[in-house]
Amino acid sequence: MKKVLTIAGSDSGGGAGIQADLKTFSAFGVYGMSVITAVTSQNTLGVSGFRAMPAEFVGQQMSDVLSDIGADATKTGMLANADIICEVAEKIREFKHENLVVDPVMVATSGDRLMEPEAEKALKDKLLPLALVVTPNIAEAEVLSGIRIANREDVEKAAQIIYGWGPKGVIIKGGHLSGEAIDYYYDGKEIYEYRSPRVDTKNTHGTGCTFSAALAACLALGMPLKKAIPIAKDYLYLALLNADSLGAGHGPTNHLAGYFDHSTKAIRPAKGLPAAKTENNSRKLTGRKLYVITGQEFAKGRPVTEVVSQALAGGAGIIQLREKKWTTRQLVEVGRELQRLARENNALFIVNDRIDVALAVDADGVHLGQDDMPVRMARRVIGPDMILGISAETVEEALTAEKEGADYIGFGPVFHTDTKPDAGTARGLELLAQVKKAVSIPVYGIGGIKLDNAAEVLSAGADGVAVITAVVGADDITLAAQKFIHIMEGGR
Ligand SMILES: Cc1ncc(COP(=O)(O)OP(=O)(O)O)c(N)n1
Ligand SMILES: Cc1ncsc1CCOP(=O)(O)O
Ligand SMILES: [Mg+2]
Repeated sequence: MKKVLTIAGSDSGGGAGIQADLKTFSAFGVYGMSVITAVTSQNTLGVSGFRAMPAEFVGQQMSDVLSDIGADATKTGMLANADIICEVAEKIREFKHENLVVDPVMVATSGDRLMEPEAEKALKDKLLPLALVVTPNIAEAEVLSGIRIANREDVEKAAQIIYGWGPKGVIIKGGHLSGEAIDYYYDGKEIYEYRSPRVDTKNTHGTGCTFSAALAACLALGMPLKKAIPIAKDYLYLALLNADSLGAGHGPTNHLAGYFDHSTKAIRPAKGLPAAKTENNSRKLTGRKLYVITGQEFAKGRPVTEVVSQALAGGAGIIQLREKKWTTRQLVEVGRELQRLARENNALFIVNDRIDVALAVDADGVHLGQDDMPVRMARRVIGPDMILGISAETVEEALTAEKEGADYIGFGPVFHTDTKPDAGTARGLELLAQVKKAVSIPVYGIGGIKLDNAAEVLSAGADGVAVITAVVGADDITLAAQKFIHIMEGGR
């Protein structure tokens, strides 16, 4: 078994520090060891105090572990003061340890200081020269480089300055900048960018510890840094995505959400993981009130791509490819084109029924009914990022779909429709209102919705309307879409 050592502080709340590191090591299937530098008393709201270990006792722990068990990689976290930093540096030198990840922990997520300001010099002079890589966040990079960081150029400058302190590599974690979560790796020659979608969560306690622990685990497993960084990011991404809101403040990430699969050498979602949190996907739907579904037989001879272009021009925010009689080849060919058109128009593209087609054309999502693949299974196949829409005719179906991982509900038929002969009888606005009250994901009304009843559907609580014939069958598709949007925005 590969062995990884963390030299860090204990977090009584369990989300950061030694506790985060050991949980992360387990998820990577490496043997974790811990040298404790300090004991903090903290929870999700903040750090109420800490006691540092005597420096020589930190050294004693390191000697005992490294002389007997040894370590394939080591990471440092909270080192508290200059004496401990010097002691740790001396032992790293003594044991000629090379795979060293230095997470320059200075301030906790809560804003509380975890290192004496005087210790910064010891960190730069003694420890950074021994590091294979140092992993500051933006605030820490500002302290270490002495410059303000507001954009990528500043990141580059800061990385070069920090590199000058002696580490073989610098990773500046851009998680605190806006937009995508981009981390920058500088190897002394070039800057490399690593991107992942930003997870909008307050549960970020321990992210720095978790990332550096994952890096150390990858190094122990023999990976070069360029390979290790995206893997550590994937692990952290799943941990953030599946974080439970424990405590009243910044909750911990979920260290059990993903694990390193040694056969494929990639991070996989943990087996039996409850459906990944979907607020992110659901949020992509915000403000998209008009959902247009294709149906070639209703399009008066116009090709589906033309219909969709015109619907997009009229402001449709979501497009669904629903062609029951098409071959797989037709679906993927047109699907690819519709995905391109949707992206160009800042709209979302969803494929009906066919998970394989949705995956093949890199669609934004897939829509499934009660007779299609079960929700939990579908979520496992499509992963956490793809939007999953589920049809529901009852409150119970909607609640189950939400619990199992749906991102929105297509509720209907709200009114009578001839477009889908097996749709059943109209469910009505009253039931729509009940469904909307029961779930917290967006609900789209579908079935028999026209310009003259769309406003009622929204008044009943729907987040938007999904329509086929009222748009696809209109003489002027763009105008019909515009009218729907006007009505739903409160116009007449
Ligand atoms: C947005 C939206 N809502 C409901 C449906 C219907 O899906 P399903 O029940 O699977 O029926 P088919 O459309 O596959 O006949 C939908 N497609 N979109
Ligand atoms: C696909 C679907 N699912 C429930 S009703 C329906 C058909 C909606 O078509 P229209 O908007 O023409 O009534
Ligand atoms: Mg279906």
